[in-house]
Amino acid sequence: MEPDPAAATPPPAPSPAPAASPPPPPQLQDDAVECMADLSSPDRCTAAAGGDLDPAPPLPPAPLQPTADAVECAGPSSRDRCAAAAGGDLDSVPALPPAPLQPSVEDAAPSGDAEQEAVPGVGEAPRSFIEGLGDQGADALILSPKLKEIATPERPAALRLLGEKYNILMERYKQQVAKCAEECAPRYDGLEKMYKQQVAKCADQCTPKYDGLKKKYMDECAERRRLYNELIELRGNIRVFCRCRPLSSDEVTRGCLSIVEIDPSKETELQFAPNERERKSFKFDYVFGPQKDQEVVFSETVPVVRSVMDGFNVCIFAYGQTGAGKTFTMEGVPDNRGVNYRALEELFRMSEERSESIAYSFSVSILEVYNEKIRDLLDESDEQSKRLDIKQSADGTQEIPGLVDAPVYNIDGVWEKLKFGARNRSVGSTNANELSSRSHSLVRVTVTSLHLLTGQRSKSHMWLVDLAGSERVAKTGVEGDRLKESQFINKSLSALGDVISALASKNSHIPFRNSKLTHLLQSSLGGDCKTLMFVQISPSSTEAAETLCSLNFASRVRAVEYGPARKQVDPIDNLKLKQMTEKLRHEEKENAQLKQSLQLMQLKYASRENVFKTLNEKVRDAEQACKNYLQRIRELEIELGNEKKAARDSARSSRPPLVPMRQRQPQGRSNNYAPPSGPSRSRFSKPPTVSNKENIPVTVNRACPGADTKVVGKARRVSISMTPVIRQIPIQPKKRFSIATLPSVSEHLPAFNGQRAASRPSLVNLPKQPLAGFGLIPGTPLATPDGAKFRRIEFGSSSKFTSPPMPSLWNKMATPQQQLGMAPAGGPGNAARMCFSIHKRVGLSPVRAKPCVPSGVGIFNPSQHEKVVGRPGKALRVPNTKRRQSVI
Ligand SMILES: Nc1ncnc2c1ncn2[C@@H]1O[C@H](COP(=O)(O)OP(=O)(O)OP(=O)(O)O)[C@@H](O)[C@H]1O
Repeated sequence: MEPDPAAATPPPAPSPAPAASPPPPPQLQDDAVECMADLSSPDRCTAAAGGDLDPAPPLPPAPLQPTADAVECAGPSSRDRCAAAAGGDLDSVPALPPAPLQPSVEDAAPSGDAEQEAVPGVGEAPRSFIEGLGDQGADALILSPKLKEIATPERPAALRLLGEKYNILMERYKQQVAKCAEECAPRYDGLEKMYKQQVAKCADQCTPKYDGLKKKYMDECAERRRLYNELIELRGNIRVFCRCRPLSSDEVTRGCLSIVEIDPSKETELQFAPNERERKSFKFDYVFGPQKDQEVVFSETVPVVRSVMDGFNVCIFAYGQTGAGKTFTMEGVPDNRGVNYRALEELFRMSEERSESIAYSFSVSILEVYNEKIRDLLDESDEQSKRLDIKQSADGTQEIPGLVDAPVYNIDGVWEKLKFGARNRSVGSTNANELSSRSHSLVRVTVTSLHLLTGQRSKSHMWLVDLAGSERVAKTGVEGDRLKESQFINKSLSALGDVISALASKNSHIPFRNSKLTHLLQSSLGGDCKTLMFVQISPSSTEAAETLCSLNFASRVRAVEYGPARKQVDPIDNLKLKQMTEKLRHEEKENAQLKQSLQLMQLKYASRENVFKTLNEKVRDAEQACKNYLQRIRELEIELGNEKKAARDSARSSRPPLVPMRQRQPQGRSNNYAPPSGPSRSRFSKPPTVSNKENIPVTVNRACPGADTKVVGKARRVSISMTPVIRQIPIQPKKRFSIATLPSVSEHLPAFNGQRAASRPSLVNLPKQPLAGFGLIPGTPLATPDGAKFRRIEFGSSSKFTSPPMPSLWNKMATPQQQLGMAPAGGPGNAARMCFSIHKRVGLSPVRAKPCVPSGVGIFNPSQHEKVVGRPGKALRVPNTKRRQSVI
């Protein structure tokens, strides 16, 4: 390239070579303003003032700046440099290459590397800088419109001049900046300090407020959640979580779009939006978007899992179309385990935590319902054909006799069992899922607990169910065995739907037994359990119809209310409780009966007491009457004695003198004539015996009270002619008396005789009614040990007629008062007197009964006496006719 001569010398005035002459200052000034605008940018100011615009230091007076073009050429932007400078770090401002020595025009002409090297004064730095621009370097240099205006030959000189100017300006600028920094630094430091203080103060004031508000918010959220859970528990709802899996790579390849919208700020809502017209909102207890991992899912599940440790039955099941992620949620993958493993891990953790107060033990069963048959997945024997069936246990839960229930002691043991079960599970490949579950898989964890302080036991189950996916046969393209499996799967899922519908509409009949699956889950769905359902959905637009079906079904499930869950107690405790309840009920019944009989007894007692009172009164009356009666008897005795004496005296005075002995007839010639009357005197003191037939005693009556027993005389030897021996017996003047006729007696015994006593007063005719009612009282003694009183009674009759004394009976038998546990009224002698009065009546009976006794019969034969007179205590009524004979 030819060097431009014009550039070497200052351009002549007419020539349009402004480049040859130094660029006019005003032009430079404009550019400088441009640069100032750059320097006064808010970034710079903010940096300088530490974020506070107000106290930003005033800008230094605008230095002469290089033109924008020049800056452009210079490399690093003014912004960077200014910012660095304003930050006080002047050293970091990239220095422009030192001003090149004014080259000659020839030298300045750029003509390749060789040419550049030939240009003296162009230092290494500018050269390398320009080289650094690469292919753009030349363009960068010519981009500036100002340079374009300068003629090419003059350009190097102009550039040199520009460089010089730039360097001068830069130097000045640096000085200005240094000066500014020097001036502003203390102010800046003060401001910075002030700012920091303000920030600290503000933080001091606001942090506690903020922390308080944050805590309050968190508490509110927790409380809301707790209340909600409580409400759910009270209503007995099945909790429903919705989980949406991400689009699979295959779906992305096929260009499927997501039709599910989940707002991260709304945890319980999702939008089903295949298009704007069909947009529908669904609410669940929690919605997990595709980005939510297994840990987040389990953190929301854990409260339900923990319930099993408190004795509640728990059921967690995953529902959804095939390939929607049910197995992923429940089982997970080895490096990202699902709910099953995490739940058991949590149980062991809690068991460890509570080990001081509660002893837990765990066992696991794994089974599957395949083609409506139950298969034990933990059965290590080859008996896969072993028929398992569901039986209802005594406590109403569903049991599967013969199912392996393997005890587990740690999480590793559980993992082994889960892996073993998963291996045995029936899976197959379909169009929808390469590893599609062809059966419903159920893991049953049995938790048995014993409270070490209270001794309370509980046994609860946790069911973890991974249902087979509902599928459209046509879409999945299955046939043969797969088709059969699909039909069974769909049938059981449809039965599950029926159960949910019946529960939701509170039907009286819930068709649990329509499928093995619903039968197994009866107690989990029927309300005796805390139930959580994961509805798994696919976001793919190609699965829109199935997704909508699943979402509608889950909404129906969420509406089911079946009342709060109950805590489970151990069956043994249950049995004990039942027995105790039964015993209690029985005892209560007995108690009621006893109360009733006690009331009856009390009534009886009260009535008896009344009777007893009345009797006491009667006894008192009778006693009084007896006293009077005895008094009267005594008087009569005296009277009788007197009369007897008088009679004896009179008889003695009227007796004829005895015939001399010789005038008496010899004995052998006795005839029927009676011997002359002699002194009448009883020659026999003893009554003859019955066996002495020839000498039957003629016993005169001793009926009358006070009369002595008299044997008038022994029959003499009778002649063969049986002529009666007529003997004149000196008859005592007839002194028939009867105390009964005494008016005073009848007066004193109104209660005994009543009217009869008045009409026919006689001692013989003693009252027919039981004396003061004693005959009614069982055990009344008939004789009294009170000898004195007893003898006195005998006075009126012969001592031989008295009733045989019964001291033993007397002693043994209690008085009515004693029987009733009461002291006899009127003192202890009262009972004796009462019995005495009875005896008196009975003692008198033989007197009345005497005529009935066949003559010659020993009156004191007790049995005979009893036969004739009756048993002691029974008054014998003597007929009047006989009674008359008794009196001589
Ligand atoms: N949340 C998720 N994140 C990542 N991948 C997932 C998720 N959910 C499911 N998948 C993947 O989707 C595929 C199908 O999942 P999965 O086998 O769990 O479906 P499924 O509902 O059990 O199907 P089926 O009813 O046929 O057994 C799997 O490859 C699984 O890894």
